[in-house]
Amino acid sequence: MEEKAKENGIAAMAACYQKFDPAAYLQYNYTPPRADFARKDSIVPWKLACLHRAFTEGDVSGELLVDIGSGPTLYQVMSGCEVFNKLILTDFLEVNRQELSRWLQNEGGCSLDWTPYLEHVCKLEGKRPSAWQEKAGRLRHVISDILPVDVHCSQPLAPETLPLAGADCLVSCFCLESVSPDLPAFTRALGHIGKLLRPGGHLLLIGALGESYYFGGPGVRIPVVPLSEAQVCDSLKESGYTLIRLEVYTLPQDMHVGVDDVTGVFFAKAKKE
Ligand SMILES: C[S@@+](CC[C@H](N)C(=O)[O-])C[C@H]1O[C@@H](n2cnc3c(N)ncnc32)[C@H](O)[C@@H]1O
Ligand SMILES: O=S(=O)(c1ccc2c(c1)CN[C@@H](CF)C2)N1CCSCC1
Repeated sequence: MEEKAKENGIAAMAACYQKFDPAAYLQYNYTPPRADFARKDSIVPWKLACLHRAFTEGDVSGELLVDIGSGPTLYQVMSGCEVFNKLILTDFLEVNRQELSRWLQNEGGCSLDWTPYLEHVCKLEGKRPSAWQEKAGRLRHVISDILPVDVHCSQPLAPETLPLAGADCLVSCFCLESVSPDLPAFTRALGHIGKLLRPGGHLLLIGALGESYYFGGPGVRIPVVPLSEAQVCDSLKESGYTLIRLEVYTLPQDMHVGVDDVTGVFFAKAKKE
């Protein structure tokens, strides 16, 4: 595809995000029925268990964890904050960085109460649920920065953001496929973020399968690259990763709540070659 067409596709995606509404997004995806901790088949326990296992099974270590495209969410780093001493959250939009900063400052005004997520991760770690406050304190202690990011740039973060060696681990959830105009752009973005990772470092990638759109707010319809498991595996391999594990969750019918057409969620643990 010629350069101009690539630039136009990326610009069109950026324009879609100008009306992204963090509070609505959190409401759509991170409250019941999708975020129902009482349901055995809920996606929340599944995702949090995937992240807990990936961070704690012994091969992931180092100093610095970077979350790419954090949005207004924190669930994705609640296990990792126990393994790493420094955590950088990133997002393309200032409204999302502001939402994360409000939580970090702990002065109220957050759009979602993350306590149930913190309690669940504490249970996964064998702690009593009431240890959630210590976990919140740990998370606030290790988050060192909340920075702008653009996965379509060959250098997604500002220079000098990371140590020369790169990050020890990246996590990225529902970002690349929902910000890319097509599959080649998704694969290029995977390569771009891979340059932030040290050789031998790990990527924990969570994303949507079969999704062609989602609502990022009332009337804010955002196109998504519909991915299959095979495409995820191929893109990881093409962009210099070795796949360690791929897990897939198929959304129960009653979790199709009209905010997207996602059919499943994948969890990939991969290592940069
Ligand atoms: C579907 S949300 C995912 C949020 C969160 N990670 C989660 O798990 O729900 C996609 C995020 O990608 C961000 N984004 C949009 N364009 C981007 C870009 N070019 N590079 C990086 N992130 C981008 C949006 O601001 C939004 O927060
Ligand atoms: O898997 S979710 O249902 C979920 C969470 C986020 C998203 C989707 C699905 C699908 N559309 C994405 C658009 F990018 C965003 N989930 C919501 C509850 S907590 C765990 C994650």
